[in-house]
Amino acid sequence: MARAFLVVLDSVGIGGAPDAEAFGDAGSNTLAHIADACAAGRAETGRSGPLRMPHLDALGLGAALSVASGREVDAFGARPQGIWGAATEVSRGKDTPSGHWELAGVPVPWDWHLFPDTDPSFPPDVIAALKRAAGTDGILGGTHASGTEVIGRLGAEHLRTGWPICYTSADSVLQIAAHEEHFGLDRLLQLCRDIAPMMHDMRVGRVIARPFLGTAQDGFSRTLNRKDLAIDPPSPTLCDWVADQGAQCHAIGKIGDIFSMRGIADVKKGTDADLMEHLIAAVCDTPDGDFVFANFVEFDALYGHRRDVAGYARALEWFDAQVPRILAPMRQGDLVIFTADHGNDPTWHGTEHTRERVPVVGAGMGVRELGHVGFADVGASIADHLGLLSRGAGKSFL
Ligand SMILES: O=P(O)(O)O[C@H]1O[C@H](CO)[C@@H](O)[C@H]1O
Ligand SMILES: [Mn+2]
Ligand SMILES: [Mn+2]
Repeated sequence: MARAFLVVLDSVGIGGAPDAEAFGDAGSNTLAHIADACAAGRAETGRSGPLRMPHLDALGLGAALSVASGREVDAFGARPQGIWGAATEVSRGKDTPSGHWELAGVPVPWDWHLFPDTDPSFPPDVIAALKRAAGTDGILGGTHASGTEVIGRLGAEHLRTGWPICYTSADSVLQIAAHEEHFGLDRLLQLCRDIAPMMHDMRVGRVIARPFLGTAQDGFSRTLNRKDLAIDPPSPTLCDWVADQGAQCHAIGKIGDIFSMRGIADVKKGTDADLMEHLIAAVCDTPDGDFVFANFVEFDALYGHRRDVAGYARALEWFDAQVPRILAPMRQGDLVIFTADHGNDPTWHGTEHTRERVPVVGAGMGVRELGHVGFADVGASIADHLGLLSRGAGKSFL
């Protein structure tokens, strides 16, 4: 019987989105611009020279890049031995839930609520609700911000006042940063749970707890205890279709949060290095008929938003070097697809995601060019492969 593995390299876009201009992102291309920077010797921290991703390239990554954006990159160019294509998103958000839900067969039918880039970004009733839920006389921040910058700037004041640091971005999010020990991790998580229903009613996609540790003297850093409280997907997704037919969807990384656990049997968490071990173990152990859905977030969170080109290149090269370990234990009848949820070009202005096409490369379907597909076609194809009745908005490319 068949098994399926869907592996999202968070933010590894390949340019070419037809609506990129509407997002201010015309010309952005995460993978190509990283490869360009590497080739030009501008990504030499902790690595050196041209971008090396021979294993994903052998499946068809370079060919997918050329389908998406017409870009040829010297570092790539293997003759593909898997399936390869470029997926275009129709949801009107370049955020993580939109990308993942659409990959799982469900494009987002609504416009997300975005907080304006003003000071304050939040309206008075939201600020009042935050103060009430936190039990504080005020909040800190209250504007668009980068999460690492804002704790550096306001961390000391947070320790002095005890007020939570609340901020947002070009995504539909309310993020709350607080010191794990001074404010308390449980208290932060409860604050996020308390404010989430109001945000979800407003069509704010996620409330994100951003706990951190450290001191004003030595600096502050975020911990792994981030928690995303996402609005429910608009309708049943691939994860539910799997569960409805008596099989199981196993989540690795942020997938459980992104889908509010709907249709998900179990979740494995940790750093991307931990997640890689979980994924390889899943390839070895997952029963026939089941679906494994993994998200590797560090490309996005540690390097894309931080505009760290060398760091992003290191992460790509590390991931690529693990690919043979993922593929080796695959069985006859397995399908594995590597893809992404949006772009986050580290050479682009600002610190936000970029609207891009994403790669669809994989193994288990012979050698085939898919050309241009939709995000939802990925979900439909996995459903087809697993013999599920529901296929969602997409069309199977099997
Ligand atoms: O700057 P940080 O806190 O990492 O925020 C980033 O992470 C959020 C959720 O993925 C995005 O909305 C983006 O702004
Ligand atoms: Mn993402
Ligand atoms: Mn992000």
